[in-house]
Amino acid sequence: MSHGWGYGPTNGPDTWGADFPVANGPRQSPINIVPKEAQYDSSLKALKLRYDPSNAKGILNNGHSFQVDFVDDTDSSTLTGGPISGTYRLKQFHFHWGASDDRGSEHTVNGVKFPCELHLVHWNTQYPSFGEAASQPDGLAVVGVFLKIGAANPRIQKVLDALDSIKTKGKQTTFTNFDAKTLLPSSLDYWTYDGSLTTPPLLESVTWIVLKEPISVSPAQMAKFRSLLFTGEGEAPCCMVDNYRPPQPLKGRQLRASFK
Ligand SMILES: COc1ccc(C[C@@]2(O)NC(=S)NC2=O)c(OC)c1
Ligand SMILES: [Zn+2]
Repeated sequence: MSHGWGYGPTNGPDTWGADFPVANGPRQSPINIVPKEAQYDSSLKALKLRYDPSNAKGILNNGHSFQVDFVDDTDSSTLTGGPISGTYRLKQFHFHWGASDDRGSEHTVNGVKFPCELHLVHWNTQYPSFGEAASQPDGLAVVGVFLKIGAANPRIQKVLDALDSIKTKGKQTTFTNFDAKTLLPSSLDYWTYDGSLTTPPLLESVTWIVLKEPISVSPAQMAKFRSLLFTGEGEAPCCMVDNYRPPQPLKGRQLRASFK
């Protein structure tokens, strides 16, 4: 039985191109962000994120990360402004992290890795569904937020407290009344570029919006992320760590900044 993609030595990012040739495409993510090479664009609008906490519905261990899913059948939790046009709906958020604090983020800044990176995933309501949007070049907009080691962050604690209930692959539980806006840093300054999903199917459908300012996470909170398993109940346990794809070639893409 062919094993699926993952982050291990035999199924990790370097092997994904065999089943997903777009892995070597022209707009792959993540990238290394070099601030000095970003072009300030005064025409970039401010991000407008309007989230309704009552849209939060569940939290799931999907075997690659965990995600908090949102009801997305109305325009009650949306992203507008920024580099995008139109209205994008919040679908889910998830994280990527390392086995130790020296790695874990997907995007890097001047080659520096953060211990964790948050992705808030939104889809373009110009299309009938998330699935449809995910296959369009302007279908998705993902806000990336770096987490850096510091004081415990009370705003992620409710998410971390739910992880004991979804330790193994496929486990999910209800997760309601959560305002994803509380996960954002005070500054919404951002870099933006055209990219892709960072796991198979690696679709080149993402407008990336990476915030310059990180949020904090404590070592004890990072240990909670690392308490999850890639594996299902009853399988030999494999810790869910290092679930990040390394930076991909820029291939001539322009990186823009919303700030000087
Ligand atoms: C078919 O649709 C998909 C599939 C995978 C992901 C997850 C991911 O690959 N994408 C980002 S961003 N980070 C990831 O880990 C997805 O998220 C929008 C959408
Ligand atoms: Zn992601």
